[in-house]
Amino acid sequence: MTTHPKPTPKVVLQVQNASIFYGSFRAVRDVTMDIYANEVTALIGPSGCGKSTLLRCFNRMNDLVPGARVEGKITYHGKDLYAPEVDPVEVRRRIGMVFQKPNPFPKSIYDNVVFGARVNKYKGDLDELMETSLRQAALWDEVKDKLKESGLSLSGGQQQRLCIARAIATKPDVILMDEPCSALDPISTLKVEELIHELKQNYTIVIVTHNMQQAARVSDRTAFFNAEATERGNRVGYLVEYDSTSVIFNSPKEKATMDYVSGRFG
Ligand SMILES: Nc1ncnc2c1ncn2[C@@H]1O[C@H](COP(=O)(O)OP(=O)(O)OP(=O)(O)O)[C@@H](O)[C@H]1O
Repeated sequence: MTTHPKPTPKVVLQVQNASIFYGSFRAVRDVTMDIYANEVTALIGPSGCGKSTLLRCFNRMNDLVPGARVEGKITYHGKDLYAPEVDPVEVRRRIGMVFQKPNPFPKSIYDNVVFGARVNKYKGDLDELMETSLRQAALWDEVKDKLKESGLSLSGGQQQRLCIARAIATKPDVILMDEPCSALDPISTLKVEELIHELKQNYTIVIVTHNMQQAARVSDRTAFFNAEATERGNRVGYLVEYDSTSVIFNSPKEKATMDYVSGRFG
């Protein structure tokens, strides 16, 4: 019998020895990890260990925080994400982001979805882009008859899917999600989780979550971060263990990982 080993997935983002600072404060130290194409990668760990900080570095969102900087290297499809010639606006188009609290603009559902396309002077058919994005975000059926209504008139769960549609409409290849379900009820959460599962066919997804069951349900790989006190009395985040989600949850190598995923701390 011949066996067909699974092909190694393509690396989209590569983090090499990255430390992330806010001014002189080192928030995260020495992270090395690869993010693979068409997978969901979950970042988990106790509050303050730097999950959001690292996530925001993946699309240079942290550039917007005065004093924030990255040491080490983060590459995107093999290119240095922080090279001087790289345009952070283009980076954020390719690597979209969905935030903790749904943040639709006070505009119609239609205008929310095509917002980025309009800014970028998109030459294609806006109606088509809008419909495809809403369909991919599993929202089309619920909103197709009220596209002119405000995005703010939707439920929290629908608003979050609208924000996902808005991210998709800029045609990214990576979508970063920072606790996308933390403001949602369980049913809306389930819908967004199902959506994440669908989306990984076309996109690479990195999600920060506090919800361990969610990480176990939606992700292919999980990175567990922790924070430790430094001599200066600060706490610095670091990557404890990164592996397939089943290993992290069932047979992690590190005791701290086991303690965390089994709810013994954090
Ligand atoms: N804009 C900022 N300016 C200065 N320090 C910051 C900023 N954002 C985060 N930090 C600090 O960086 C460290 C990591 O914070 P971060 O929010 O990335 O952690 P986290 O693991 O995502 O936490 P949580 O789970 O609570 O969201 C913390 O010490 C935090 O105070």
